[in-house]
Amino acid sequence: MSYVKNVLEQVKEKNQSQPEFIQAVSEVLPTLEPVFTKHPEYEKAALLERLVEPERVVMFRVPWVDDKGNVQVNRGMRVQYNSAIGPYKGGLRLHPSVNLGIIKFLGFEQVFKNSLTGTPIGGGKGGSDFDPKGKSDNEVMRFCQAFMSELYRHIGPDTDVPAGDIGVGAREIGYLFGMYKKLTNQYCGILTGKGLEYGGSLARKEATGYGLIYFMKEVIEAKGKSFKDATVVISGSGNVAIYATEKAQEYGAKVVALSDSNGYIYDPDGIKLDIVKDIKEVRRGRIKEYADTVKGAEYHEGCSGIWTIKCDIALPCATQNELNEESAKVLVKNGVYAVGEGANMPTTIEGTGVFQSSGVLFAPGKAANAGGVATSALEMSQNSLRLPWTFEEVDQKLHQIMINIYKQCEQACKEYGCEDNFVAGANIAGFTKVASAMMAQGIV
Ligand SMILES: NC(=O)C1=CN([C@@H]2O[C@H](COP(=O)(O)OP(=O)(O)OC[C@H]3O[C@@H](n4cnc5c(N)ncnc54)[C@H](OP(=O)(O)O)[C@@H]3O)[C@@H](O)[C@H]2O)C=CC1
Ligand SMILES: O=C(O)CCC(=O)C(=O)O
Repeated sequence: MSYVKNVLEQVKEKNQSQPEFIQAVSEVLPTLEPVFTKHPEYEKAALLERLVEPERVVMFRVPWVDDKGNVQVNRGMRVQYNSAIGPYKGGLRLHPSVNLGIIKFLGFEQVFKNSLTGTPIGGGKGGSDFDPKGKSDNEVMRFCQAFMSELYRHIGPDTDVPAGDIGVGAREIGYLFGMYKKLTNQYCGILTGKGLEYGGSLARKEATGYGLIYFMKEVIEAKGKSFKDATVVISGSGNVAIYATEKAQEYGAKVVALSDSNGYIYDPDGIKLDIVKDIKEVRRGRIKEYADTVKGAEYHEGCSGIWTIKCDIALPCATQNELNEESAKVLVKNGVYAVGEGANMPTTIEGTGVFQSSGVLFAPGKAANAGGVATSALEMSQNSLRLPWTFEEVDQKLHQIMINIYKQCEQACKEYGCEDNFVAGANIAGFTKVASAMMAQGIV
């Protein structure tokens, strides 16, 4: 058995109760075989065994008091995965499904993604099983304060810099920042995604969605295709989905569907994004309300039905494993030619296999959704400089970073003989920089 296969078997054996983590590692390791053939010294240094094990996991209780005066207890965690190329960096997720396996899968992927951005950031991820849905602002504030009252000991502008993810937006980042400042008496770039008035970066809110479209533009234009007049289906209706829709529409695409965890909307005339923003960003409502407002739009219960809509380009931007083998087959049958992952690991391994064997251009999340964390790194730079950049400056840097990520993936594919396999290209390109840094730093 090869070294890589052997390590993968150990990961499966050791982490049996963490299916998402096993899935993420199973998607990466086999694609790295050719790198280990080229670098036998990596095996001697047990590089892979070290790479799959987080440097540190912090798990803690988060007690807070709800509006009725009842004490609630959630579980908080931060996985500090790999700091070979910079301080740990990655979002915080607040969702009832959060568990250690999910945060480990996200942290593991973040290591490769952050390396691809070309900025000096290591990988980490955190979160809690707290559900912000249906909670008052005061309840969310008390939760965030309780969460930070433990997390603050483990983070720092040169140690670990969290940000948002599912369930964590501007409101939550504000409460977390306020508590960090109170506890430490320090005003520093400890979180990204901050409000513009207190150290945030212009274009961070838009960055993941815009970055996805910038990346997909490179992927499809290399094959003579364009967003102009393309029919696009996007799942989710949160931060990533909204700004992917905005940029795709700017490039002339017709986005016909969006979803949330209850169901999806189909608007054959093209989604009116101002209405979605009002529902989701202002009123924190349900996507169903769109169909109550817009004539000709349909609402359907359930999430997976969105993939039965005929489209040229599909962009899963909601959550992990939302696009399975069966849905992939339907998309292929309906003529999809490109799929770009705005979410982290939204496509199952089997679903990815369907796209790859059908010749569909498939862009993995590690590369395609890296624009968010890349712009977080730009926020860190602005915080260190104590100088804000304009929207145009940040957006231009983001666009160039996404082009560079595309080029790195393409180059890795060429070098390792896996042309057009962006999954392998992204994994290899992300891995090589981290591997060199780990080798240079000794056995730590
Ligand atoms: N924000 C960022 O900068 C980045 C985010 N990502 C990834 O993008 C994805 C979306 O994140 P983001 O837009 O920030 O999060 P948001 O919380 O803003 O939006 C999440 C969206 O996905 C839906 N969703 C969440 N969980 C589920 C579920 N279990 N089943 C179906 N739908 C679900 C939500 O619906 P509902 O409101 O009903 O829960 C909502 O529409 C995640 O995978 C995240 O890790 C990746 C890179 C950066
Ligand atoms: O901006 C960040 O640091 C977090 C982004 C993130 O969580 C992700 O890329 O999945």
